[in-house]
Amino acid sequence: MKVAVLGAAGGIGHALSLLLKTQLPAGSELSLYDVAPVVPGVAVDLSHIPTAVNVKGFGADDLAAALSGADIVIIPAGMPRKPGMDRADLFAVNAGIIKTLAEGIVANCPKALVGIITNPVNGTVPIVAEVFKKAGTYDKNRVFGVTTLDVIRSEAFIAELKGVDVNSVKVPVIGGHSGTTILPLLSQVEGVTFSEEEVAALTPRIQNAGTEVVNAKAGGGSATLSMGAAAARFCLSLVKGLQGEDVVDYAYVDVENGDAPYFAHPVRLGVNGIAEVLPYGELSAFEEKAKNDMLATLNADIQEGVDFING
Ligand SMILES: NC(=O)c1ccc[n+]([C@@H]2O[C@H](COP(=O)([O-])OP(=O)(O)OC[C@H]3O[C@@H](n4cnc5c(N)ncnc54)[C@H](O)[C@@H]3O)[C@@H](O)[C@H]2O)c1
Ligand SMILES: O=C(O)C[C@H](O)C(=O)O
Repeated sequence: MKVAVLGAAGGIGHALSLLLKTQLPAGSELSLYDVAPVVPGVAVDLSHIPTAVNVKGFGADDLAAALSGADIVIIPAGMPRKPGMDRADLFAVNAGIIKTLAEGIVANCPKALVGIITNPVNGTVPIVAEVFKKAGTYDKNRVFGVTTLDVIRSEAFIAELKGVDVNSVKVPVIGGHSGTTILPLLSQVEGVTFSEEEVAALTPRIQNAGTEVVNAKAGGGSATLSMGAAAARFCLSLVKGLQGEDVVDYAYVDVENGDAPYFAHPVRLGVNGIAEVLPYGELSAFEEKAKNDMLATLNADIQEGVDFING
């Protein structure tokens, strides 16, 4: 199993690479790519951890070698937010980075499963899909926007609020990955109930959790450690699927006849990526309204990504 991390020298890249070095199956290859010259050092540093995962670092000119033969590519490359910015403000810089990396995937590992972390996820996922479509390599079952951070935040916040074991909390989160497009389905959380006031307070807390971190870091970037943990969890779900295990996880994916062309759903993973996009179930009246209210924003974010390649 070869896993490539593009943007491996950044805040998320460091945390994610550490977790993958210690958690990928024995015999895996971990390929770290970044334009920052420190990346070979990150690989050397990790290589001193005694696990049966072989790690190599690749600098700016070595994208082809970093990607060649990769089964999974996880992309946290690109600029993070500062206080006062929306994720959409990152599009101007990050769209070009994502396009270049997607072209590298087309040329070197067109069958890889690709997990996109780079913001704005609502628009960067369509960019990758459009690059793949143009090249004739697109398979909608192999492209994922990583929304796991919304899921793990929901788990953490609910366990704290309700005083329950965090390992017992499972929270569906659908939609996209910015502001009101993030929709936790609190009505479907088993084992706990929420008052209307709790739903009205917890939903925006989850939607604005990224901003909570950005403001707390006061100009030093956005979530890196929790995102590293989220990305590792999602990557390991992809690994399990490739190994033939039946695993269901949440991701922002290309859905036919869905609420929007891309929408976070539960997906059953398998040896070819998505085996099945699963329905997200029944929504409460509050969730139904929140879903309908978000769609104009989400569709505009998606169109911006599509137009970046085709416009
Ligand atoms: N999906 C999510 O839930 C989520 C969560 C947190 C952050 N993010 C996003 O992830 C991205 C990275 O965040 P970070 O905190 O790690 O930022 P960072 O600045 O710490 O790291 C980004 C890394 O990307 C590298 N990079 C830039 N251009 C590159 C290219 N063309 N090829 C390879 N690497 C390149 C940089 O050199 C840097 O090492 C941001 O866009 C951020 O908004 C998404
Ligand atoms: O909020 C951000 O800009 C980063 C990330 O999308 C997050 O949710 O933490």
